[in-house]
Amino acid sequence: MRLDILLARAASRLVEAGSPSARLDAEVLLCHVLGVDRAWLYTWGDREAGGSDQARFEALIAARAAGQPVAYLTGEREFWGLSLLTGPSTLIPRPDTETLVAAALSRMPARAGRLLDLGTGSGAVALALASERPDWYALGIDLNPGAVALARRNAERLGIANVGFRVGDWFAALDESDFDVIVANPPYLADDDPHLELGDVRFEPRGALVAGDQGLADLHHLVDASRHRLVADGWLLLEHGAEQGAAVREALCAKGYQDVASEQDLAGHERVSLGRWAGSRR
Ligand SMILES: C[S@@+](CC[C@H](N)C(=O)[O-])C[C@H]1O[C@@H](n2cnc3c(N)ncnc32)[C@H](O)[C@@H]1O
Repeated sequence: MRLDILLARAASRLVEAGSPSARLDAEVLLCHVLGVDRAWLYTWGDREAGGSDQARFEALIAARAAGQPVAYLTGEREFWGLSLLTGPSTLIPRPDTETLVAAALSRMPARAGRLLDLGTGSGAVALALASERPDWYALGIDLNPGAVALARRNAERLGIANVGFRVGDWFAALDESDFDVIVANPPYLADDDPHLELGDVRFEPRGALVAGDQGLADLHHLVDASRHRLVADGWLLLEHGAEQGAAVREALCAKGYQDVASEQDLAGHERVSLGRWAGSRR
């Protein structure tokens, strides 16, 4: 069958299945099967698909129609211009999290330093920052050994050497050293959050998404414990839900952080809150 016809049929099947981005999903999956980019597909749509390519593509469309995330089907997702391996042990990196990367970059001093990425998942944030600042060292920590294995593969595949990954429960796996910047995109959904039943989120690990105390438990813990791991004038930056900015700012102020503020994502939601640890009153 011609590629453009195959694509149109697949897109309409995904529309029927309720996919919000049916045409794009079909294009991404066909590109994945053929090993080409979307520009190639637009140029050569009148070519015939090989029998085995067509069968593979149709199997992926069936999985997508059943709700499987495109990033798990292709095994890849782009984040901060980096192509990252993804898998069911990790959260799929989100564009919103680029707000955290941009906010951290603008606060990393010009001199070399050390960065800690807590709950690193696929390594997205640590790798983005390490790629931008080769003079810094970034350490990513995650409780999930599958996530840490994937983050290590991502670093190797991208050739990013100024980064390391470790399995651990937040700060428990660390030695005594301090960090100039700590970033985290921790679990922040309440366990009854309706988003857990929608779209890709249904397939992502609950341990990456859900925290107690209406989603604030891990955020509160990181605000408190990071004080013991930051150098004087070091920064803590936390991603959180669109409605959690005020609560995170309040927690940062209550624990004695300075210059507390929030930054918005592209949709205009408060997405990252941050504070500077002046180095006293632990
Ligand atoms: C929202 S995901 C963020 C993943 C990645 N940083 C990103 O932005 O794409 C949260 C991550 O925190 C990890 N996590 C949850 N509890 C943890 C804990 N107690 N210690 C370390 N990591 C934890 C999860 O395994 C998950 O990878």
